[in-house]
Amino acid sequence: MVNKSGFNSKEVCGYPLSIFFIVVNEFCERFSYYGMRAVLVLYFKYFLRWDDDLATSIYHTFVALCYLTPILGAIVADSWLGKFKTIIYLSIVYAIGQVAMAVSAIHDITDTDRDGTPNNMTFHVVLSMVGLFLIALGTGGIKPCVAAFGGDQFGDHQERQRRTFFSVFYLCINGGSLLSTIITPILRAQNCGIYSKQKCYSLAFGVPAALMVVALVVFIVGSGMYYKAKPEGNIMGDVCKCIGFAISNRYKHRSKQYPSREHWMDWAEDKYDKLLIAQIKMVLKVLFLYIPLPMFWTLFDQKGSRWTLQATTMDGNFGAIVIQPDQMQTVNPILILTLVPIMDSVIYPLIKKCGLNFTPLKRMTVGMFLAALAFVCAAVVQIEIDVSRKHLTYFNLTQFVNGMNKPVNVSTSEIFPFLIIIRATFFLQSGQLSCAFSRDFGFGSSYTFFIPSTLSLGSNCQESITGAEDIKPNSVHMALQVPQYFFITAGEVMFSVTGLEFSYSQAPSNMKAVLQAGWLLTVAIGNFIVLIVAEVAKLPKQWTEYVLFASLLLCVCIIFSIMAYFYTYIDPTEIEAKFRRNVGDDDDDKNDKQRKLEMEMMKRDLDRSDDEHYKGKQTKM
Ligand SMILES: C[C@H](N)C(=O)N1CCC[C@H]1C(=O)O
Repeated sequence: MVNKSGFNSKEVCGYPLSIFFIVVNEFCERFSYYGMRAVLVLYFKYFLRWDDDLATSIYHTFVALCYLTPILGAIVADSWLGKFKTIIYLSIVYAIGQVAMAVSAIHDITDTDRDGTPNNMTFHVVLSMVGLFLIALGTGGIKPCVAAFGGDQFGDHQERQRRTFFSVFYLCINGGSLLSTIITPILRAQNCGIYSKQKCYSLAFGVPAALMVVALVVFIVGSGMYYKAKPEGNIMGDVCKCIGFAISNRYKHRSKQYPSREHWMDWAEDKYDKLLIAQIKMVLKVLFLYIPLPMFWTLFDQKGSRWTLQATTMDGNFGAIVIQPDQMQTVNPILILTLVPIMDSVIYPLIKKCGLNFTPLKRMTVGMFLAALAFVCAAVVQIEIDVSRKHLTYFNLTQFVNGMNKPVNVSTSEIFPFLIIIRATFFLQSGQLSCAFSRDFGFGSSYTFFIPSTLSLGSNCQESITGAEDIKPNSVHMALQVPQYFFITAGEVMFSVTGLEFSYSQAPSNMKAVLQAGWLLTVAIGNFIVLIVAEVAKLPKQWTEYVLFASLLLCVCIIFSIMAYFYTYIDPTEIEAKFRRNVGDDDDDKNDKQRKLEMEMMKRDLDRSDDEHYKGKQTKM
């Protein structure tokens, strides 16, 4: 198939073969990113021994940075290196960062006295911070480039295939995220080390590092098959200068006597190419539309914080397995993997059959509405929890009353996240006496156990030790969170998958990655809003906070739908082609305008009061 710019690409079932390498690359990269992220807070807390506040702030700052750096990657790609080289170079930076994280988590490196704890914590802190910085640069830098590079592989006649590509791309993101958030916590729970055995953070970071290397190799293997659009010089520099000129020129001619122009960017026509101005208008139009969007991510990203905390007050016993509160988050990628194909092959075609034009912006509006609905569900569940119980703990609280006249040492068996954990085993040790007993616990319950004075060597602890339930177990089941997860994920499919494709299709050819970065910036701002709102709005009841967020998103959703109503979809290729056809005329026009501008400036210097002459000249232009 001959692609855009005459590029001849191999095809399989109507799709360019090259996209296979791109989606596999995305899968491995997201595995690497989400896998590392899944154990990061625990690494801060238990390995670096930071307190909860420091661990949480550094974690959120890192996540926000990962969605801020796309703008850097996009500028480098669109203006200088091109997407292909940018992805390669920044993937190397990314992989080095992941390796640095894995090395920083090897406690043996500085454990000179071999007691299991590092002796030079500064080394581990510095190395991990350098690692995180490189990862943020790498993951953020390549993210807008990979999505846009994938879109570039399709010809203009393959709009349908390109839409499907963005859906498959999103499936790969979530496939990688799902697998890694299951696997890396298991790896972390292993014990490893040379001199002493400790929790294996190095393995939990090492496997994502390996996956990043795989991502890079897969991407390089596809090298010969890609369509590689050439960067068009310092496009971002030109854009900034052009916007700056339009503003200053508009300001200079602010007096009412100058005829107004259709768009404020048209004031740049005196000096700049009409094509560049048209391209800037396209980008600004979309960026303006993005202003309300961070609110969606503000709600979305609370899955990992507020909703997980909510789950800690709920009963996670699903019969065969017991779900940990933080494991509820995996419901999101699981639902993505089911909902994306259903939406693409059933819901959207059905809506089309009903004669409805479900445009991308309408989908995004519905997506926002569904996210608001998810928070209403969360509020209802919260009220249910508040009514059912008063205390806020998921961990089983146990205390022992020792009836013996000598001290007893009590330890408990380790709780492994994927095994049934409601049965806990306690080990009692006092002099020669050593025995164990097991009890079943309900989530959130609290018990007091009595160690009888008669307990002696050879006693059966299982029978001798009695217990009393102090606090009843959580009675509201975690399954009640499924509706809120369903709505937020259905919202994400409509909002995020569509937004990704919309950002590509509405971007001019030389600013595809830049607009992808603009889209990812909405995620970063959304994360900052979570931090701010959590600090500022300290509402007494959790359910009222959920209602507040739902209402805020609903307002934003209404504003967005009004903005979307006035948005006219464009075909950037067609517009660019139109301008390119007139390039000869444009050059003459530009030179003419440049000359006129220079003359006008000279004239104004000579006679500032003579404005009528200029006015006449402008209307003629
Ligand atoms: C894991 C999420 N379902 C998801 O796919 N994303 C959250 C932010 C954007 C997107 C991603 O690219 O990771």
